[in-house]
Amino acid sequence: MNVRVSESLNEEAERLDAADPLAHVRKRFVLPAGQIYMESTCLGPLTSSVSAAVREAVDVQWGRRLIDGWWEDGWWEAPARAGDKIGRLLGAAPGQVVVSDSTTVQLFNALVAASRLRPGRKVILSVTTQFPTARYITDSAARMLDLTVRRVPPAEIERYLRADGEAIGVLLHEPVDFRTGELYDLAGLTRAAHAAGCVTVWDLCHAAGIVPVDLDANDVDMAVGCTYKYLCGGPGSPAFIYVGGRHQNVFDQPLPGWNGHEYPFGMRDTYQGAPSIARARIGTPPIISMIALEAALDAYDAVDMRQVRQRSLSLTGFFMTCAEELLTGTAASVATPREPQRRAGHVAVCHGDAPKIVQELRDNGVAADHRPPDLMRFGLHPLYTTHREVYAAVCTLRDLVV
Ligand SMILES: Cc1ncc(COP(=O)(O)O)c(C=O)c1O
Ligand SMILES: Nc1c(O)cccc1C(=O)C[C@H](N)C(=O)O
Repeated sequence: MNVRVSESLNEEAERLDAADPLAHVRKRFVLPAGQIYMESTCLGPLTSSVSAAVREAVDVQWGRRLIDGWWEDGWWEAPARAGDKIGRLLGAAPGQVVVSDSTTVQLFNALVAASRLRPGRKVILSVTTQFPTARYITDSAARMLDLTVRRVPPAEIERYLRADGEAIGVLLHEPVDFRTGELYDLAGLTRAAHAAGCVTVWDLCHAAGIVPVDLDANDVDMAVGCTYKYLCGGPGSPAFIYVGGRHQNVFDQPLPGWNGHEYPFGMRDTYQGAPSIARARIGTPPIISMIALEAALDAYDAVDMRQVRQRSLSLTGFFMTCAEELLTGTAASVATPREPQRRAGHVAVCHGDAPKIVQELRDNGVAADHRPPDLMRFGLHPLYTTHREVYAAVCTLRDLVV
């Protein structure tokens, strides 16, 4: 390795970390000793407030108060409380996000409910890059509703909306490509979909807590996302759903569960959805996970999404600078777009031996992941990843790919 290049990148990393206004937030995380953790694309790390909150939920709330926990400990309202905390990060005013079930289930709900808002329109428009669970749900929902799915490359969406907009009821899309980390124009695509009279459903799994999506300002109709990646809610933590206020009274819930009933304890024979975001609730929520999530979200206290985005861009940009200096001439190349407006929270690196290299990275203290056939993903979490870690990770990668 060219020693001068390496020294100046190291100095640059130190300078960027020293000037970082979010540096104090790192101590809110419990990070693995001796490992650079870059797998928030799959599972964010533990945050320091979670253990005590979960112990209290188990030993005191459940252990001593049992059923009274639903009221005395606020369990019943936990999905809405966590939803509002997440809503702040998504640019959603209170009362439009609720935490419930898994992303897969909520994708189904949102997609079916959105399709029901456009009876007569026979097409669901989505992208060829859809995450598998979204793909399976889309196909099944289309079969149930007698609709057709049209999948186009992300760059073709606007053209299809213009050409065939009257047939399209719903645009289902992910603002971040789960493989490459490419960021799409949620605002512009939502506008284009609305111009064609379509309803938008966004899967925010790789955007929540990392990219400002400004759901209210962008007039998004519905959105869903997981909470275990950048939001650090823990393994299997429940998902969230956003239903824009204007749709809540007409949201025709395809999984009408008693938790979403206007009078859940009325035990009525027929479903009458709550006239609020509560209608998006289904059955009894996993309270211990919900409490862990609520505590985890404290990591974002007093943190503004613009700062998060600025730091995220600094980290991904610095990764690319390091890659340009250190990986040029190797068989590894960056697959994530270079332009800031086209990248989100992770950087993907392409290499024919990606699975083997990811294992070797792990053996050398860098946790990244692999997505078939040939991508390595490095999730850079703006609340704890440092530029020095980025530099060290790219140096380790370079030693493995030459
Ligand atoms: C874009 C996207 N949608 C959905 C999911 C997952 O859905 P679930 O939380 O139901 O496993 C993931 C990741 O697992 C994802 O990346
Ligand atoms: N949800 C996951 C899990 O339960 C185990 C391992 C990974 C995941 C993931 O979230 C994968 C992720 N959505 C992806 O982008 O590949």
